[in-house]
Amino acid sequence: MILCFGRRIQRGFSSTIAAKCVLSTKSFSTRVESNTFVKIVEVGPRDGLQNESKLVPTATKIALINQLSATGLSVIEATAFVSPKWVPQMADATAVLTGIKRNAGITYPVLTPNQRGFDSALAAGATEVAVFAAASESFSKKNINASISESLARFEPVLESAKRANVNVRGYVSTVLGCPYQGYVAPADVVTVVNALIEMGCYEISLGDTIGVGTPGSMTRLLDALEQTVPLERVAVHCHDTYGQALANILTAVNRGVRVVDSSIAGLGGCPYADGASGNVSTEDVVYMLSGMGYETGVDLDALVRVGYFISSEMGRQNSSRVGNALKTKLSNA
Ligand SMILES: CC(C)(COP(=O)([O-])OP(=O)([O-])OC[C@H]1O[C@@H](n2cnc3c(N)ncnc32)[C@H](O)[C@@H]1OP(=O)([O-])[O-])[C@@H](O)C(=O)NCCC(=O)NCCSC(=O)C[C@@](C)(O)CC(=O)[O-]
Repeated sequence: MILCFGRRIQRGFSSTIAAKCVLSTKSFSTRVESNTFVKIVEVGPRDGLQNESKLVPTATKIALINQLSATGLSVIEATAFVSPKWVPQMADATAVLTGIKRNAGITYPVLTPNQRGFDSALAAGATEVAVFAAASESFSKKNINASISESLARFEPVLESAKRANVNVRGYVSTVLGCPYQGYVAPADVVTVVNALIEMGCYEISLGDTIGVGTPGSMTRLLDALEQTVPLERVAVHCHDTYGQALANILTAVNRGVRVVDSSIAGLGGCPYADGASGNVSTEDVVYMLSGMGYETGVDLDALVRVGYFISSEMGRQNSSRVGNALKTKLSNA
């Protein structure tokens, strides 16, 4: 089942009407977008794979994205146009973005750290990109070889080019609940970077708990600080599950009004510049939790679980999704 949403909906939950088309049955219906819809941003093909030391074949990446496109997800982060010297796994960004079958109604954003990345992404047909900053100086330097202010200056021409090309730009802020190098990160430092990215023109800011150290307590303190200046509907949460807190942190954010959640199929992932950081929370677990709470995601959980098993088996690794593991037997007997 594939859901198609109007452009306004992909910019955030505040839009009110979404045209929903169920491609598999060719039926159409109109849904009134409500406060119970949570947009899932699937980051597995990028965040999930970028840290793999063994190169994943381009064909496998393309197959993964094509299968994810058939699960009802409306946003699938496809790849990153970063330096292959820094992240060799993403060296095939152009081949991936030009090789996938793009479905109408699904956005396939890509990471672009600088103008060069943006130009390559545009040439490969990107319609949405993401710039990525950090709330801690040390992580910024390790991840993109720039101080926070240098990185923001680097993003400015990217945002200007994106505006001219009618390309939407998402902003990431890493280390919002802790940094692998400096430890504690003050919420005020996160707020400064979030505001800078919004002012620059990012339509949505994803708050990265890069090393998964956050708890509902620190998430609450961060959102308390943020909502003084930033409407929480402009914010997404991106929680790694290193300490097993990701679902609790997401629940905290959703209860506060956040309606965009990043997650990774089968819990794949980690950051190459954050030693010991485990994968993102798994998409299967997030969809299961939200659906049990009465939220709509538009995602077909069974289809998602099958994709989780596909990629885990392709990569020869244990599926990190609790829900995926629980539903495996049920699905294999069905
Ligand atoms: C930003 C740079 C490029 C600076 O890297 P640098 O070494 O300072 O830059 P440079 O301009 O000197 O370039 C070095 C080489 O890379 C090339 N280059 C330069 N730019 C590009 C490009 N766009 N595409 C392809 N090649 C590029 C450039 O041409 C040059 O090649 P050479 O002349 O030596 O042959 C580098 O640090 C970089 O690529 N970093 C990316 C690191 C990364 O991808 N990290 C993971 C993503 S962020 C993340 O995972 C966190 C997140 C988003 O998930 C949220 C969370 O969990 O917190």
